[in-house]
Amino acid sequence: MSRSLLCACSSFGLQALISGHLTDQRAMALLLGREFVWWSSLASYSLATACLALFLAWFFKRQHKVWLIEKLPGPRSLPILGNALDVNVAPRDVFQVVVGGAYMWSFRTPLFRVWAGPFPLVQLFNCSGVEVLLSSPKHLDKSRDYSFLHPWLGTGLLTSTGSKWHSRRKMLTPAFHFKILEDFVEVFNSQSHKMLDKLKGKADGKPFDIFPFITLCTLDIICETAMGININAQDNSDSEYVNAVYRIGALVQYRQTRPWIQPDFLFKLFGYAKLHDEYLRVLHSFSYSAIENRRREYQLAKVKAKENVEEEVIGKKRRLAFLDLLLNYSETQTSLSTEDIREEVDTFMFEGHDTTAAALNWSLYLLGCHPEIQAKVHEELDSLFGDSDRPVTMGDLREMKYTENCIKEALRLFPSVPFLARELREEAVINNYRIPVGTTVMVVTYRLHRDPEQFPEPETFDPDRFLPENVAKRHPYSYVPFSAGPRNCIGQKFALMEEKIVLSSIMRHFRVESTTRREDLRILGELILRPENGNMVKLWPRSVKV
Ligand code: HEM
Repeated sequence: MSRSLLCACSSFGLQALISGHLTDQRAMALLLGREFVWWSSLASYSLATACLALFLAWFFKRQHKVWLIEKLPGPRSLPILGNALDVNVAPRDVFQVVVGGAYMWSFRTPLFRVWAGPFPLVQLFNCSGVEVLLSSPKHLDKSRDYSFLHPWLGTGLLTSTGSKWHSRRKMLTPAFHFKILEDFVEVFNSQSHKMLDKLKGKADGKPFDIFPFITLCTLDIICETAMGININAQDNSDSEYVNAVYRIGALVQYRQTRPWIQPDFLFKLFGYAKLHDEYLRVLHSFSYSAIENRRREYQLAKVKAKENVEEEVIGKKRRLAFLDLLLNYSETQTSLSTEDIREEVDTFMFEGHDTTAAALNWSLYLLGCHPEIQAKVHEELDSLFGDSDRPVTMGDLREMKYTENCIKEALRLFPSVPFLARELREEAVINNYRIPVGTTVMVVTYRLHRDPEQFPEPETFDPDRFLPENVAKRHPYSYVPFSAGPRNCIGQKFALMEEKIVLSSIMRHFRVESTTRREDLRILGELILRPENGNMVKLWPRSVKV
């Protein structure tokens, strides 16, 4: 019944009751109708007032944030679009634009802000500002970019926040203990050996792209160490699983740089979600079956240990994988479900192979550009191994000081993770600027590592920058390829061991020359920093002189 009709009815009800024309019951019904109108109008007004109050509260809060953000130096921006038009370039050029912007502003200011549409984003590239952000236990939440990884990695260690992250980090830290990593040396050696066999067929001085050889090797390594499975990616690069790992990584990166496919419904509408779901099906079913197999082996090993039988599974000594540690936890802590384990295994698969592959490629690239530095690496390796073909030991790793400095210097010039970002849950004061809650703060590692005050002649490849006496002179947050503070890379020791073994294996056998000059290099920087056209090199066996 419309409101005017109800009003008319109820006033007619009152008059009728007074004049006695209607029965009591009918008159009461009309009076109730009037009350209903009164209450419903009151409710509508209250609701409208509450909405207005909420809107005003939101608006003033937002205006306050905008006011704070606008106090930071930065380019002019448009309403709603912000600075979106400034980065409206081909995806392959986004890295150049971001780093170019950081360079331009770094001559005037330690940080600057842009508007990514309606979202404020602060870029940071000086050591003291980076220290404030990364060392604080308050700023641990990842930015929204990481949410595109959720369907694959769930909220594992890399993507989780708050108490979940805390408890996972505490639980997983022992998995990277020196004693456990020591066991992986054998895997690093055997997979490097396999890669050498493949490279021998390429060592004829003709240019080829070494990037895929290295990536498949690091993929084999992470599968074996994380899940205890040898997937033989180096022999079987066409496997469904290997393809899915690559394709989903590429699709996530693609989505990150294209705002129009970021909302789920548009991702679906443009047909990407179907592909994405297919990769997810392959990846998750692989991880779940690895967990089930390993669980069975784990139970078997426990029974054998109880019976005091030598720890033999499938004919060889059982090496522990990260997955075993998680299975062990799941027995003692009911809070760790199979899905939780899957999240962590997938996280290691994602974080643990592309990053190391990129770092190894950049090290090789730079050694291939600098024969004089390469000669020093050869010298160090010859002094340790001579002509022998023996595997690398933990003792050798400690002695490979110059090779390690080359890897560190390569990670300075070409950090595998060129940017990392946090979303502020609390206001922060960085370089005397107040940065409000909700802002994304991005560390531009690529630019930070080129601060001429910390690294004179920053573009020069000089491994001696990592001699202890030189490191001591620098700010501790001037070099953060593995991030820093409580949310740093849990796998950094693992990564450095792996890099030293794979790189030394190559350098013990070959001489390398890079065919792309530094000035001609095109860099792609999305999730991982890589050369756009692969890593083109020429290889020769060391015995052949040219
Ligand atoms: C050269 C190789 C590597 C580089 C340069 C690297 C770099 C990084 C960086 C910069 C972060 C911080 C990311 C952020 O804050 O957004 C990170 C986090 C992480 N890395 Fe690595 N990483 C490497 C290898 C590895 C390996 C081999 C593993 C595992 C076996 C690994 C596992 C992780 C995990 C789980 C996190 C998340 C830690 C947390 O949030 O608590 N990384 N890595």
